[in-house]
Amino acid sequence: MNDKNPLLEVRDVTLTFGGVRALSNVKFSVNKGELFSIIGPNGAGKTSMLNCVSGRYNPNQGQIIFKGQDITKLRPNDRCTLGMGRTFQNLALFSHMTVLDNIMVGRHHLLKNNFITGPLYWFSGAQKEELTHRREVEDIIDFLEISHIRKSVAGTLSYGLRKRVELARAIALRPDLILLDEPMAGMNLEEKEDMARYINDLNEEWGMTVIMIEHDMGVVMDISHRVMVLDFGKKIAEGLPEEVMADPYVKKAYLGEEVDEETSVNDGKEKSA
Ligand SMILES: Nc1ncnc2c1ncn2[C@@H]1O[C@H](COP(=O)(O)OP(=O)(O)OP(=O)(O)O)[C@@H](O)[C@H]1O
Repeated sequence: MNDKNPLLEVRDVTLTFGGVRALSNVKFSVNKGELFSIIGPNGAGKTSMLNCVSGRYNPNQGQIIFKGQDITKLRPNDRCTLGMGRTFQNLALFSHMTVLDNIMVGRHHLLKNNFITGPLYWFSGAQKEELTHRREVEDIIDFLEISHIRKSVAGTLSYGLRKRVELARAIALRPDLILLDEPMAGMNLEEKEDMARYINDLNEEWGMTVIMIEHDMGVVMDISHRVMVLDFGKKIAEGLPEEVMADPYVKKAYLGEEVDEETSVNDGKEKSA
């Protein structure tokens, strides 16, 4: 990992909704190959931050740099094309479509052949392209162990399985960076353990850089390389999971404990008021 050449750099991002300051001068960077978690109490600005990175929200101030390119003004679709994928806090699947079709939808950005070249199936390379797509989709189905439900209609599946299919669709694009918004929310213990393993393998074996928002501290501690903590829209800590969890400002944000200035890993510039 190289600190001087991060995959993603968030520079002093501020986001307001009317009078609400959802993010105040938040800055951080994520290196290629990292599994980076964003934590914080409810309403701290975590999803807003992810939405600024994915392009759903436009920050009032600041810049987002991805692969060395300023993407602050790019539309979400263009960020996908550059290699960014995401899942949502609330499920965003096509519930009437099959699992297989949902995953295929995730690959539409990569399709070179379109409605003009498509009819020239044998000549345009569309056949070869389709085979490649099918192979890639099969890899994902195997990896996430959803072969048995490939033909099931997404809306009929359990919540945990739908979350897994949503992850499948997001990784179908083979993004370099994947943004996961509460991937374990609403899951039982076994489903959480499975999901944590998939995310870890995506990072370690597939080489995907991951930014994850997660409330389950056990999972965050287990699989994150680094953690950033937001509170009231401000970054209050960033560092190794164990450092961050021991940070007095973090304990205060979560548990209301008093702060001893000497032992904080915060640089002192971004504490919440
Ligand atoms: N679209 C919006 N319109 C108005 N206010 C918003 C909008 N999105 C977020 N906010 C506000 O911005 C602040 C940060 O919200 P955000 O959803 O980013 O927090 P969060 O840390 O993700 O919370 P949670 O853990 O509950 O999901 C909150 O005060 C929220 O009410």
